[in-house]
Amino acid sequence: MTTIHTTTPVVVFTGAVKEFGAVRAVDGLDLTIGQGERVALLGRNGAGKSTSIGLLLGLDDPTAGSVRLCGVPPVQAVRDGRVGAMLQDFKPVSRATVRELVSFVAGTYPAPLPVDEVLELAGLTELAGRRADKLSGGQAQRVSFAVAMAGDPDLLVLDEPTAALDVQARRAFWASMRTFTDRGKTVLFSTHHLEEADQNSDRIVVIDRGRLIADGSSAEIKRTVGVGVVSFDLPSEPLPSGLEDLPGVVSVEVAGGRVRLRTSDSDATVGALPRLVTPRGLEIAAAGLEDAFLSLTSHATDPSAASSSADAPVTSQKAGK
Ligand SMILES: Nc1ncnc2c1ncn2[C@@H]1O[C@H](COP(=O)(O)OP(=O)(O)OP(=O)(O)O)[C@@H](O)[C@H]1O
Repeated sequence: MTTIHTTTPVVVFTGAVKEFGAVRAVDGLDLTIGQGERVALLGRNGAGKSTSIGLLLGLDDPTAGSVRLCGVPPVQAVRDGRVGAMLQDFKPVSRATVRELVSFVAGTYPAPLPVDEVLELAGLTELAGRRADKLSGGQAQRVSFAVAMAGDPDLLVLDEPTAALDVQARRAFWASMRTFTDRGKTVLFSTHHLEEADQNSDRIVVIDRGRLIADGSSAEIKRTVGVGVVSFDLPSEPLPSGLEDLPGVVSVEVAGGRVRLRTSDSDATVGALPRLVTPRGLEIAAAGLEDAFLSLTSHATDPSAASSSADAPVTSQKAGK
């Protein structure tokens, strides 16, 4: 097996590009992840998350740039059993039981975890004798997690791991993941559930159009995009223009009968608001990760669209923010 120096980063993307014909799914990605980090990968649909994960697992080669895993090409790291993956399209095909499947997978790794331990970590002890291809979506997702952990990898890569899980199963999943990663494991997971990213990672990486656009702790990312949200009831008269130009305002959103102004200076925004509108039901709140994410990934749209509908969420944003 390859000897790895402990200071070698677990993941290194260097100017990685992946093109599918005319589509540039990953566009010059630079990203380094060290041992023991728990990293959430965020991005809108089509941002390039799964493609980046595919490059990381050696499922695809980059069109340009390079990807290294534990200091070696991904294919080699996967062969050495250093990485376990839970991908979106996992489907157990054989007639094997859950235990047989996990035992089989564990047997292909040089230093696997004991099968009973894997089954317990994944919450599968009760289902060990059931056929793996006859499980519910949420149960199959747990089998996929067990398969990812079976080889006791240094790095776990999870592509939207909780997509098929209900609220309880999701909580149980993250508790299991923490038990596993508390042993010093590195984990990279993609998700659309921002609160999961907030609670289960110590670093958040946001990609957009195949490029890294933010990288830091949840608190750091919230800080970079403004500190607050000023909201008020959508007035019955047409919304005045110029809300985007009030002091501090980063973006304007109209949804569910409320107008939400993301702002870098709540006091200045509230002070100036009466110039344009008499706000009813005024609230001032700290920006959450969702606000930060929307600010980072909403591309500039026609600001006049902000007043067009109270039902569909509409976001306008100052250019260059
Ligand atoms: N095999 C492929 N052939 C052609 N285009 C592809 C292929 N795989 C991905 N793409 C395109 O690359 C872009 C990035 O896709 P990717 O699946 O990486 O995004 P994602 O961030 O994982 O999205 P989602 O959150 O919807 O899963 C999209 O425009 C997608 O249509």
